[in-house]
Amino acid sequence: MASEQQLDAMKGAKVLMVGAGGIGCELLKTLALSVMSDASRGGIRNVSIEDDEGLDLGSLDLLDGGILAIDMDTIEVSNLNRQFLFRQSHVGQSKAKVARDAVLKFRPHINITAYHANVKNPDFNVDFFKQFNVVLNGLDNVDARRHVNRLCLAAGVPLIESGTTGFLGQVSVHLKDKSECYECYPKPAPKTYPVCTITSTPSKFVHCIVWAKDLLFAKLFGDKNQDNDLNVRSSDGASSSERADDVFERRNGEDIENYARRIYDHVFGHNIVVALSNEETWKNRTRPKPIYVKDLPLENQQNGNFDKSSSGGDSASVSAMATLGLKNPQDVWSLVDNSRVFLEAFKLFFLKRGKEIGGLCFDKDDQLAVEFVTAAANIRAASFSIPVHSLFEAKGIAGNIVHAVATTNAIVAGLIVIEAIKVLQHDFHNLRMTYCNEIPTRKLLLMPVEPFEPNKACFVCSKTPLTLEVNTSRTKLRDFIEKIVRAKLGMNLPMVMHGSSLLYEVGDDLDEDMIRNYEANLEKVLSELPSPITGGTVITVEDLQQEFTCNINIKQRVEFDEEKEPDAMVLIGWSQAPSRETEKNSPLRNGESARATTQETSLEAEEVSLTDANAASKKRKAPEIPDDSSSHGDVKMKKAVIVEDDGDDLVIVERWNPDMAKKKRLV
Ligand SMILES: Nc1ncnc2c1ncn2[C@@H]1O[C@H](COP(=O)(O)OP(=O)(O)OP(=O)(O)O)[C@@H](O)[C@H]1O
Ligand SMILES: [Zn+2]
Repeated sequence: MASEQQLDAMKGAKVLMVGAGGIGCELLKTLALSVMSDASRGGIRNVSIEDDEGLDLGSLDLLDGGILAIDMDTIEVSNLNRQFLFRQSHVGQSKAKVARDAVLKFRPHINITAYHANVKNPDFNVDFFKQFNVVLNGLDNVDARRHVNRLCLAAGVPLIESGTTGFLGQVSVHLKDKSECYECYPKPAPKTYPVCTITSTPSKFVHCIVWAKDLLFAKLFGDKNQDNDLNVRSSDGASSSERADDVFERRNGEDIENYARRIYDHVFGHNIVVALSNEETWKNRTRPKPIYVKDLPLENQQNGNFDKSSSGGDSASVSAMATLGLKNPQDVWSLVDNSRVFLEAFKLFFLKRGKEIGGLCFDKDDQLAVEFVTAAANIRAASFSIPVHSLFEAKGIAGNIVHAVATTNAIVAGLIVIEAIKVLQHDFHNLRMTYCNEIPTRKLLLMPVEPFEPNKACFVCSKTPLTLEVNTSRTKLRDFIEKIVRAKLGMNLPMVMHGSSLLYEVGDDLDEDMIRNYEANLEKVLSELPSPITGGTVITVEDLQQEFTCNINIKQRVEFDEEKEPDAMVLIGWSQAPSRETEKNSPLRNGESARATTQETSLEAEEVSLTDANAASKKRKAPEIPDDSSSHGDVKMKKAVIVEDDGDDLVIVERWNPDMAKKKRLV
């Protein structure tokens, strides 16, 4: 319960809560139970908007204070284990609305308004944000977080940001001009594995997963035109011009069973033999063993029976495990079982899901894909003497899942409320960013840190211009807008200006001529636009909804490294975050289930996630940790915490760094 003083601060407070998922449910409950219950008796407002369309913001009434919750999602079965405001009967209903109704059952006098909507809806503009005293984020993606950050900056409303990953969590406070904004610190390049580790010298299970998912699965079932580093030459290729073609292609009239076995032998047998021929590689490594179908006692095992797998139109229910009678996803299969699953899943893709082949991307919710990738990764792991894993574990690693821990969400929600009270009391000196550790550090599981000052080089809150290296006579305006303005700068409704000349904008109020002109501009290279963009030009991009403007200095550059700079544009001064494409499969959510994983699994999951999503990191000083000479001899060190924000959530790694001891105080 809050003190009298705190209750006073909350009285009449208007709180915006974005996200009613794992953190949001806990947050709404904690807000209601701790402070809003007595302080904010505004009566129940029956305001709840069912969908994105036609938001009726006019009906919003928070005059007496209260909470407005926005969430764009509906409740799924997988949410029920930790989003405790929801029940089975709520599946399919709006999260925001059900969360509101559930809380009103035990605190009927609180004023809660629920919107089932995307916070990026243009109706939630700066004026909308201005009505709140504080904004609390319980989101699961960087795109929405950046958007809310900009609206809070434009509206001058304090933002409390949060994230959890398994046992790890973080709560930070962002006050315009007083502390860093959510986008103040640059994020590191995505962690990727050298191709040769994946294709030739795997040493960890995660390498085998990346190989199975990003190379083998993509090669067999994905877009054939995509580059792929798998060895496509077979031993018999040299002798036949026909076979010198891609060995992964099904041959004319080839029986599916033979095809599956041929691919098995190629990737687990032939390719390993080829790799072994390079003696240098194996001087200091364990030599892998080639594995061929003929060496396995597969014939004695029960063969797949397609009739057993559901064969109706529902491709989601096709399962090699079901066909083979393997029930427990937590079992670690033998090499023989992995091989059977591999061959069975391979065949099922062609026999039951043939139409999808050529267009498939690995999806952690696609059972057959997970089975195939698990089996392939395990067979490869067996070949390289790497411990094999269960389907459950492999799925976590392949899908970059760190299973949510309900307790972490609850702790984080409590911390959000603590900081929110300080914000509402204008107790800015005592604001803290807090990390939840998995393992106590100096007996601390919760590590508070003074917030950083705003980064003067931040292109968002300090309006520092960015620089774009680009070949202005090759790059079209369309590419610039898609790859830079939308994907990297996270603008929703962009406008591009050069001096007084408007080159592009979006909006409902454009006339046909304008639309036609802008469409034509999109297809022009930058240097041939009506107001040419060339080296030395400064352009302004603006998002009208976010009220966010950014100047970009253009620097002409002709050569780009195709592999490292695939966009043929380099944005300097921008803090990296996941692109829209990667975010869809984005890792490390607030959780898939309440089941906790081992640290090893979560770290592996983190690693693999970083191949897909760009990562972010910030160096932090440790806060109130006294110099402890006794436990560290004479060496006085403060502990630095490296936080990696991989897009969806936050992973904390601790390292010792004596340079980070300097204190910075929030003004
Ligand atoms: N742009 C957005 N506008 C409104 N709500 C959003 C937006 N982006 C994300 N959210 C909401 O934020 C919440 C985040 O909660 P959480 O991380 O627990 O995810 P979840 O989807 O409930 O669970 P999981 O993804 O782990 O199965 C979700 O309910 C999601 O709908
Ligand atoms: Zn900033």
